[in-house]
Amino acid sequence: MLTELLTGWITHQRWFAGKGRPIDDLVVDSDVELSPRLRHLIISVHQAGARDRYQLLLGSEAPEWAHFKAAHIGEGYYDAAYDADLTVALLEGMAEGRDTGPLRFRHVEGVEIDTSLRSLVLGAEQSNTSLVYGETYICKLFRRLNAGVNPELEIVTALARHGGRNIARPYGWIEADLDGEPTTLAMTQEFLPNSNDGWALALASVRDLYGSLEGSASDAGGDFSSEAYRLGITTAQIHHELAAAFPTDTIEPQEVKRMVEEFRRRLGTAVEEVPELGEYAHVAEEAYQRVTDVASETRVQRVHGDYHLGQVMRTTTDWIVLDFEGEPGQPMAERRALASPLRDVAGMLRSFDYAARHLLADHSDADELRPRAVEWAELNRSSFLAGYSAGGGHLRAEDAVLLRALELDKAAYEVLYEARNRPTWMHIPMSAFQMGR
Ligand SMILES: Nc1ncnc2c1ncn2[C@@H]1O[C@H](COP(=O)(O)OP(=O)(O)O)[C@@H](O)[C@H]1O
Ligand SMILES: O=P(O)(O)O[C@H]1O[C@H](CO)[C@@H](O[C@H]2O[C@H](CO)[C@@H](O)[C@H](O)[C@H]2O)[C@H](O)[C@H]1O
Repeated sequence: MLTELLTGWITHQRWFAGKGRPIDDLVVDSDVELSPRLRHLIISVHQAGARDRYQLLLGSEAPEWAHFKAAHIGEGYYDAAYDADLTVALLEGMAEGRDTGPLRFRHVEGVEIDTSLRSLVLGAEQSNTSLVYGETYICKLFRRLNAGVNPELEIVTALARHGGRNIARPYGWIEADLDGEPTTLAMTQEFLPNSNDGWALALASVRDLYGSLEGSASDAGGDFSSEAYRLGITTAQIHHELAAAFPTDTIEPQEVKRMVEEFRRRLGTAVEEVPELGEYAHVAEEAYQRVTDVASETRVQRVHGDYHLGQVMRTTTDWIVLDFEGEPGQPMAERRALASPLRDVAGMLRSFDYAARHLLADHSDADELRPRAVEWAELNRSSFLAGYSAGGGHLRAEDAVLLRALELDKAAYEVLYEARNRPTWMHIPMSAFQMGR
């Protein structure tokens, strides 16, 4: 039966959020034929009393090549995201602004979509699945569905309307109603050819530094600090554009304290799931208490929400910011809520730590290299902050207290993320607490 096949297959998918917990039931909520061998499915996965919804493109009569692990579902069914002959239906639907059953395909006003292009699944490790059509479009299928307009679509279309330069141009989207709310299922944007994501560039720099045991981080051939500085400037620009395109507000100290309560809740969840974090929880607790002690009026606005080096692309001329959808797994309302822009600054600071420490794990000279990792991270963290200020980002001396708390809150999120997705990376966010930074 199809539901049994899907149950076996889904647990092995990178984007499946319920790993490690048994599936109690899997139900097909919606099944729409898009073309003769292609169906669009929305499924509910029930685990331990909770339900998560996912979407997939289901191909039938699997061609010979579709037997590799990610695509193969069984009995002739396969993940049709990998089949360029079938995925053209998505572009055609968006180009025509078609309605197919409950699915609504739409394009941004005034754009023409070229339907002659063929897709390839992007190989990156992702929470979603992206199809690259030619070198022109990238269509992201949001895998785990949360009712509501995806902040990514909302933000990118708003910034494009306001003339934003640091985003990939939006072309179209697919939506359907979920729990009575219009919900984004997929989004098509400009593909940025000849570009590299910040994570790949940062790792190249770290590798270069580790390759030579002499000299300092700023002397290494792969010095990244000027890029970190430019990224800081771009981040400040994006924050200005977000503040211009959406409402902003100032929150009272009382609300800042409520925000700290949220940090404490997340830390509690992380400790419950990863008990070894408990030993260091006091480090975060002290940082959170300091925010409460000095709580003052704080500016809030729409932010990126899950800002890290994998979300920024270096083209030949600029840094472009991607993936404004917030932290996967959080409810939409939370992801769209106004927040301190320092949340994004903290996310990127964490990412410099990630890049510096990632290559240490299996390195035979790890002990010798660890101080260099710290030096690399410090250099790039401070260059990023300097760029952020130079670009007009609001950063006052007293913001250091909130920034540190936001970093530890992000690290708590990362502990949970790694426990669920990449346990061998756990040491990276754990070190944020162990170092006391
Ligand atoms: N517009 C684009 N042009 C080129 N590459 C892109 C584009 N959007 C995403 N990518 C590539 O896909 C990766 C993951 O994209 P992202 O939007 O962060 O997906 P996810 O939400 O699944 O993490 C990026 O790090 C980048 O390598
Ligand atoms: O990009 P996504 O929206 O899928 O974000 C999730 O996955 C990220 C990892 O792919 C994760 O980011 C963490 O790992 C990154 C390196 O792979 C690092 O640069 C980030 O700083 C770190 O947080 C992200 O947290 C998660 O939401």
